[in-house]
Amino acid sequence: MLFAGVSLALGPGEAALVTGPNGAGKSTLVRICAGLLAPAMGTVRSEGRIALLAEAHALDPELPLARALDFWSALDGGGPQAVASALAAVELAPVAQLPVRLLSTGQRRRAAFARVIASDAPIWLLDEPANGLDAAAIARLEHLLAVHRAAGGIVLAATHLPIALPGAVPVEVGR
Ligand SMILES: Nc1ncnc2c1ncn2[C@@H]1O[C@H](COP(=O)(O)OP(=O)(O)OP(=O)(O)O)[C@@H](O)[C@H]1O
Repeated sequence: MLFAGVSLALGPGEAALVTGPNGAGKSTLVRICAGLLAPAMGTVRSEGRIALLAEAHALDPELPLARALDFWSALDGGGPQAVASALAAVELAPVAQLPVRLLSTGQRRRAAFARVIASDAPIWLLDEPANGLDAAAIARLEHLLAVHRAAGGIVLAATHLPIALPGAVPVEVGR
């Protein structure tokens, strides 16, 4: 048993912050919310499209960043314009033509986040969104989360690093 008794509901503009020690089940909870894992007990219901930021960035390492993002954007119906503005939002426009494999750790994390932004999905499920980010990038992430919520989006973030998510429902697993 990883955790029990987790119960929450998030509406437009709301957020949840999942915390807990290594191995407590934060990623597991995110994966359950995304529908990738079935809970042993209980149910998850959602209305609206979901964008998942998982540990893997899910971008083709050999493709230039913009084209790797285009792959997902084409599926989501966003197109190149959505990719361009997502890259600008995470300040990766200067490396848009660089193969994904050459990106730094923090740039790769921001690239994965750009995929979430470009998806235009109202529900963001974020597993360790601040991993590998420097202080300026964390501040930008916090700003982008606030903008998403202000537009009626929902955020559920699992993190062991402190990130500002004002008014978020605290969800502590594994204690
Ligand atoms: N298929 C599996 N079978 C058994 N145990 C598993 C399986 N998958 C994951 N676990 C265990 O479940 C626990 C929860 O893992 P999870 O990745 O959700 O933790 P976490 O809180 O995200 O940890 P971290 O902070 O290290 O990222 C871990 O102890 C892990 O070893």
